[in-house]
Amino acid sequence: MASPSSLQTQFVLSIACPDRPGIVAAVTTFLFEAGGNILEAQQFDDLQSKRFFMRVVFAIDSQETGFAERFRDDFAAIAERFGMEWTLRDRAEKRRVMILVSKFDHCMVDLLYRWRNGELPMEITAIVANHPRETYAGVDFAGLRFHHLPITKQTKMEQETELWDLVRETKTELVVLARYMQVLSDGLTAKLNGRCINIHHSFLPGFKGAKPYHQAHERGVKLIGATAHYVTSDLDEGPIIEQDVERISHGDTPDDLVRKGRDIERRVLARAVRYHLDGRVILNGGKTVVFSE
Ligand SMILES: Nc1nc2c(c(=O)[nH]1)N[C@@H](CN(C=O)c1ccc(C(=O)N[C@@H](CCC(=O)O)C(=O)O)cc1)CN2
Repeated sequence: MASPSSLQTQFVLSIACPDRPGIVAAVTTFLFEAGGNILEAQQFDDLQSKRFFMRVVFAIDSQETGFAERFRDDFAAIAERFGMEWTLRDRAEKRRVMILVSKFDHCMVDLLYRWRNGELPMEITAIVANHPRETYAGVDFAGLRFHHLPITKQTKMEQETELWDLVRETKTELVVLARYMQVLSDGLTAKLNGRCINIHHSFLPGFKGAKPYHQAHERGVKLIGATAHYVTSDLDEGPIIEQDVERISHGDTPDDLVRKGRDIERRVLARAVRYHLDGRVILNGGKTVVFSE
């Protein structure tokens, strides 16, 4: 991602709308007339869903104060004309991200590392765990808020109420389930629609649910994988954002698969979070459009 000069402000415009001729022309003409300089433009025309998707990165002179407000007011007419769902984001504005974790912390630790080195430009609002802080002995939380929200079948709804209150209080925009092993209620998934990412430790749609590596070992697979997806009320069925696989052999034990799987999970979740943070992922029904880096 090219770092903008101090004289420029970069914006990401993401669009989804019914497909018809003239969309690109209307958007690029509007941007030109608004003083925008297009740096990246990608589009996808889904002939099956008959929907059109576009991601445009453009720069404007930073001296232009109030540009985003004017843009939103003026672009609304074009959006209405084409039936667009759209977002405009200042690329330098970091999204506010909450990380949830259970017993296994490898993905959470990896996200913290990539946050520290700037690879994931985000504001971490809190780390929330359903296990006590001692579970993560030795993890440097860098002063980040840490909330232990224990959960049992009997206290699930109370715990989710606390979690949701925290999401609202911290103005969290994205919730990441970094091997958080609790099924979110339909109510909470609805509130977090399109802004809650889970890492499932299998190459979905294979081996949904619990213990996928043990399921894979029993099946005798030659590849294992991980899948990052948006969370919906249908367990492990949400729109897939990123996947990857590793070859395994007949001699690998379930523990070998768990060990080899950790590396896949880390890189798949990190890629998915990075794509989401940069507005590269657009929902397309039960699927996603992911514009490449
Ligand atoms: N509403 C959704 N919630 C969650 C999803 C999802 O897609 N929709 N993904 C899961 C992650 N997951 C596998 O990746 C998963 C997590 C937990 C369970 C499960 O059976 N949990 C038990 C409790 C287990 C425990 O306490 O150790 C439960 O919630 O009753 C299955 C799959 C995250 N949530």
